[in-house]
Amino acid sequence: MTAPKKIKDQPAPRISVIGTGYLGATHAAAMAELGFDVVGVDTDPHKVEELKEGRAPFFEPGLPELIRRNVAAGRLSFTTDLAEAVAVSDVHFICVGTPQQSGSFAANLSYVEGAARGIAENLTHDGLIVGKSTVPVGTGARLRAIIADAVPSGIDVELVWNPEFLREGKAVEDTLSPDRLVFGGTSAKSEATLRRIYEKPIAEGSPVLVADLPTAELVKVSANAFLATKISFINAIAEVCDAAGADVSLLADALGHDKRIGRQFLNAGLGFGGGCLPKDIRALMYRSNELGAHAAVGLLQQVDEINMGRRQRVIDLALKALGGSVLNRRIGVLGAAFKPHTDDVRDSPALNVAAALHLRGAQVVVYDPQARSTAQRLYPTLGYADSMEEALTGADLTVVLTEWDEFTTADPAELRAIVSGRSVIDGRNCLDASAWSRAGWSVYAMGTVPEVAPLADDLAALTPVR
Ligand SMILES: NC(=O)C1=CN([C@@H]2O[C@H](COP(=O)(O)OP(=O)(O)OC[C@H]3O[C@@H](n4cnc5c(N)ncnc54)[C@H](O)[C@@H]3O)[C@@H](O)[C@H]2O)C=CC1
Ligand SMILES: O=C(O)[C@H]1O[C@H](OP(=O)(O)OP(=O)(O)OC[C@H]2O[C@@H](n3ccc(=O)[nH]c3=O)[C@H](O)[C@@H]2O)[C@H](O)[C@@H](O)[C@@H]1O
Repeated sequence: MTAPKKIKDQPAPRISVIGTGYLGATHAAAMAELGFDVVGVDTDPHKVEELKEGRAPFFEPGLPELIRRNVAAGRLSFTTDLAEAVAVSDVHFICVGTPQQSGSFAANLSYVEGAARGIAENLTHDGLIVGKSTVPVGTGARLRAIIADAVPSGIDVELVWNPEFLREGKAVEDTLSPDRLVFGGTSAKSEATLRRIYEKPIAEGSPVLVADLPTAELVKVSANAFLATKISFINAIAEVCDAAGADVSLLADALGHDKRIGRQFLNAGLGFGGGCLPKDIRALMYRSNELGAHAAVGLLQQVDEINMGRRQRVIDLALKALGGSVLNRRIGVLGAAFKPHTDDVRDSPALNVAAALHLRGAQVVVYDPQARSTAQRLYPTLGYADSMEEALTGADLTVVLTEWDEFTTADPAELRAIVSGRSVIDGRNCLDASAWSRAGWSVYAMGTVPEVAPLADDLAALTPVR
């Protein structure tokens, strides 16, 4: 009997990455950085052209350098031709989008199904298909059936799931040094292949968890649901802080010192947005309902509702700061991206609030250090500025909605000189409120500056009589 090959002795698999958006472009570049030959495939020819020329089609710190280096080294290429990419690869990562369906909370799985079918149909030799996109539990089993139907006879192919946990803004380091790697539904052979691919991060300490297919799918959406729940929890408490005259930031610091709780994801404010957390909790809600798991449905509904309520809270504060109406008032909005260090405006709370203020008749001028063009594509009717100063000149109200360093370190005394009204809404609790107050600003925050006197009578009514 021959001894099983050690990981090091196995030939390096050639890799294709299907879908080169925020996840796939990063994954392709990172796999090339690990030393593999990688070809990225996308149906969008503009994206492919940019990538071929060594440019990232979106803003992600560290990614352009990684792409340029690996394209120049000849390890990384891009194409729109799926068949060509599949023919020269052994392992095929599915990284296409799974957006929310229009008119439903369910995930749109048509891209994932199309990619799986396309890979299978074009296989010219045995291969491994690895799902990385975020999918509802049960998707892998359906894809296995689609692949079995489409694969040419005599070709051996396996489908496994290896969900991705990267954060935008930190995508490169999260991919090269993941907190954990989850391998779902693997055989001994495919597990060995994945261990070969991730050999370096594993050697550097990233733990591997080998799971069945449904568990691997569910780990991913559960992680996002937990993060979303943590944010909505602190935002619910922020509302209590507002009513009781307490300070949610200090409260979060105190909670965070408890190692069982931790300080991360306890920043109260405008709530979560982006291309993932909102659609993933809704898809999990939908799937849980299909499965009859009603406790999860109820929990996630509350998380979503609390989150969306935060956007309304900022609009209410704007109305309050401007005396009941925003009509014809000039509002300088600082921030459009769903969080700092990205140009992603998918389901951005910041843009959503800016658009709502515009709809109420305000003259809104938005400034974001990176997201101007992505924001302008989505909301062309808003006003846009090229600098913070331009956005705030003559503003009746300043609203900070994304906590870019440029805003948190701005000098409130200098800004005071250019605005018309000295009121600022700190939608992310990211400003030094006392410095801004000292500089003459009225600061409205999200659970840190009491807006109303403590509701002593109402609270007394809720307190059980002993
Ligand atoms: N953006 C992120 O930070 C993370 C995203 N994810 C998950 O990864 C998946 C992709 O997300 P993003 O990269 O953000 O989406 P994206 O929309 O930026 O990228 C998806 C790409 O797939 C391409 N595409 C669609 N169908 C295709 C096909 N048949 N062949 C080739 N290309 C095709 C699209 O043109 C697009 O460029 C989603 O399931 C998401 O939930 C998971 C972890 C992190
Ligand atoms: O599935 C995904 O795509 C990814 O979704 C999130 O990553 P990302 O969307 O890049 O952004 P986060 O850093 O999680 O922030 C999400 C939102 O929550 C908000 N947030 C975050 C933290 C906090 O304390 N408070 C808060 O409101 C942010 O402003 C942002 O709008 C997860 O953190 C990643 O692990 C996951 O891989």
